[in-house]
Amino acid sequence: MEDTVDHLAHERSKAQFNVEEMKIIWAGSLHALQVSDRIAKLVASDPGFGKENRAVLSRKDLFKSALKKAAYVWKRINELGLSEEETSWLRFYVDELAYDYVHWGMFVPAIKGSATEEQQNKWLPLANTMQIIGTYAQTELGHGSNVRGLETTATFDPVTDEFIIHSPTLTSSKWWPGGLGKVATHAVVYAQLITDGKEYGVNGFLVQIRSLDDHFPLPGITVGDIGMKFGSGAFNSMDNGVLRFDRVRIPRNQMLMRVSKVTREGKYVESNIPKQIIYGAMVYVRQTIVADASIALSRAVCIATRYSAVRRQFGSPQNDQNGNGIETQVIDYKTQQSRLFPLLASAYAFRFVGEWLKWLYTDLIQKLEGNDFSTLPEVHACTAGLKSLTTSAAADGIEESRKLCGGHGYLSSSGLPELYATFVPACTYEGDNVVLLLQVSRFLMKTISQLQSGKKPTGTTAYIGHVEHLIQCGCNVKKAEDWLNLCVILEAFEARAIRLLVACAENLTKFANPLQGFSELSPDLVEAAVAHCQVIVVSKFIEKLQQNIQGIGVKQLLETLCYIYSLNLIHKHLGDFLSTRSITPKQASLASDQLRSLYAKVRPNAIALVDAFNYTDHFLGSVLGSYDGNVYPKLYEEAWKDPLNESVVPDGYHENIRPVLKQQLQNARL
Ligand SMILES: CCCCC/C=C\C/C=C\C/C=C\C/C=C\C/C=C\CC/C=C/C(=O)SCCNC(=O)CCNC(=O)[C@H](O)C(C)(C)COP(=O)(O)OP(=O)(O)OC[C@H]1O[C@@H](n2cnc3c(N)ncnc32)[C@H](O)[C@@H]1OP(=O)(O)O
Ligand SMILES: Cc1cc2nc3c(=O)[nH]c(=O)nc-3n(C[C@H](O)[C@H](O)[C@H](O)COP(=O)(O)OP(=O)(O)OC[C@H]3O[C@@H](n4cnc5c(N)ncnc54)[C@H](O)[C@@H]3O)c2cc1C
Repeated sequence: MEDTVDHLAHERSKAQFNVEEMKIIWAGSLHALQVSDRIAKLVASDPGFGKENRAVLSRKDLFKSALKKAAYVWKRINELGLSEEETSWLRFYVDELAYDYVHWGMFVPAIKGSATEEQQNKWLPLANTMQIIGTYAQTELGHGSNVRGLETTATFDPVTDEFIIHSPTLTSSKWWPGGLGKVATHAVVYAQLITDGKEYGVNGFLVQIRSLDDHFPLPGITVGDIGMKFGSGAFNSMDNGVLRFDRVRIPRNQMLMRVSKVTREGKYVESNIPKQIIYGAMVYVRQTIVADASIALSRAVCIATRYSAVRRQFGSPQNDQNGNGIETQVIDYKTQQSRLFPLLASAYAFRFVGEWLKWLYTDLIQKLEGNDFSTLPEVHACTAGLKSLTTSAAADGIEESRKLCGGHGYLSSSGLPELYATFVPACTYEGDNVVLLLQVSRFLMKTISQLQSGKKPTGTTAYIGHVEHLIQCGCNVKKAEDWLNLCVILEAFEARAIRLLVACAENLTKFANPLQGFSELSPDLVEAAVAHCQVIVVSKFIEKLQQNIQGIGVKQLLETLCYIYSLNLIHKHLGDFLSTRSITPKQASLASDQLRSLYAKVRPNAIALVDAFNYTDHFLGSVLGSYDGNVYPKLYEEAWKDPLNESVVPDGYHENIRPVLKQQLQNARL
């Protein structure tokens, strides 16, 4: 008989804030909550979106199942006439990686960002109705981070008015593009443009790779899947591919010509649009990955928090002298709280910074339409830096959540192994996280060097303009409660960041060759970039608190989470804070005292804070994290579904177990 008891009801009754209002804050607005909730329920109740145990499927079955789901998604979108907003929620809740992620996430944005209006009018209707399926073919076997080092060539032939796309070496083979291996019919291919015997750098080209009639590769094209990837399930439902060109010809007008073009005569013509716009699809996706990070982390934290409230180990004060009675909920152990609650706070922090980053990106797009490119460097630095910071923290946080669930966290049915395996490549794709932080530090060093010429930093670097104050200011905290001051916290973060940045800038001047200096100091530059990105996250959390926040206790809880996020970072990066004298050892110890009190404030609200994510059991896909907390029967039931349990005596018994046992028996008799 099904157990309908809510094992977490008592926990829920302890909440000191209005959960429904918190749901609105997490979703971004009442409208967003209503739409997402409706679509989440629609997905959870549709058997076509049921989640089989992906971990036990063979690669072929996994891929076939992802194809089936992607086709079903497309069918339902059309049948239900879903809006763009509803469609993106549907994809989100279906939660199955397939070619459509790269088609919608990169191929379409690349065309929108780099194609001329005429080209967009031709290609977007085809892509938007999925008459063609596209991928983003940038990375090669030999080069991923170094985009300028790509080897694929696109040579203009003025006789036929065509480009010849060619893979001159093994290392020039395109390698990794999602959906390329088995599905995509088209690709935006990044290649070195050559015309009139001269090279003009990397540009994008729209290339058809498979026949629209029989799906065979077109002449001159070699294409396939690059093989199994990390973990069970996870990215293995995606056909990341390899692609080679043997002098494949495409019409000249399939070069994406918004930024620069090649004329009929073969002349390369640059526009006044910055060349970096061809990297626009990456900026767009990096911004969305920050939102992915908050989702992946909140999902793991939701599982770990609910399970920690259900799981009991060892005695408690209520026990009798024999240790019998109610054991302690593991969530009540202070060590569990000090590992779990900072992750909960980080999930909220990343949600808010992701929301702000989306605004910043939208603002950039509006400015670009008016030919205002002024904020592009800052948006590049923010998207690169925050993508790096949030994905690294989320990947570590998912793994920590697994450990917080003890042994059961290692079971596939906990949902955590696949969540980790799916999310961890986000630290690499769309730019390796260290390479991206180096981009941020380059931008910051430039900002600092421009101070001398009187240029006032703005936006996220505005605090760098207060360098004199921040270099000499001291932190005023004298007792633990003094840390409950957002201005004090922000100033400590700004002081630490600017002192690290100025130290890097000063050290760089000691090198005659700036490039060598940058390379020598790159570990310090990366640390300084992280410190700057943390200033952004903390300041955006604080800005969120200044908005009109409704609902009993909601603002107070968010403030508590903001303090936890910040003070835990101080604790984690203590070396930086102390070596830059941004705080004293005594203040560091007071921060730890304050953290303990803050954890105590979160404890009664922990379950309600993860309920506010409003995740369905279908989306969570975890026997440890289900809403009702009925963990043990679900774990037990799930185990019996494993293919190994289909027979009592396993396949292979007669060949490989019995002879061993027999041998042991004979040995014993001798
Ligand atoms: C499925 C069920 C299981 C459960 C799942 C559950 C949860 C998971 C939750 C979410 C996750 C799930 C799904 C994920 C969804 C989708 C993922 C799917 C697919 C992933 C797709 C991945 C695609 C890719 O990776 S595409 C390839 C990306 N490649 C890179 O990022 C390359 C990185 N390298 C570079 O960007 C550049 O080469 C460089 C590092 C910037 C260096 O370039 P270079 O030209 O040499 O630079 P510089 O000389 O340093 O710079 C010149 C100048 O330009 C400025 N610049 C550089 N880049 C940019 C830019 N992008 N925009 C603007 N300006 C830029 C730079 O600052 C410099 O400026 P300056 O001269 O003024 O200093
Ligand atoms: C799951 C997945 C999906 C992907 N999807 C796509 C896709 O759809 N389309 C596509 O085009 N690509 C895709 N990629 C490729 C991805 O974008 C690249 O792997 C990524 O940009 C990193 O490049 P790389 O592999 O060349 O790493 P490398 O640059 O070779 O990195 C290796 C190591 O070198 C270090 N390193 C590199 N350069 C520097 C430097 N200048 N200074 C200091 N350290 C450095 C890095 O930090 C890293 O530790 C995907 C990758 C993955 C894993």
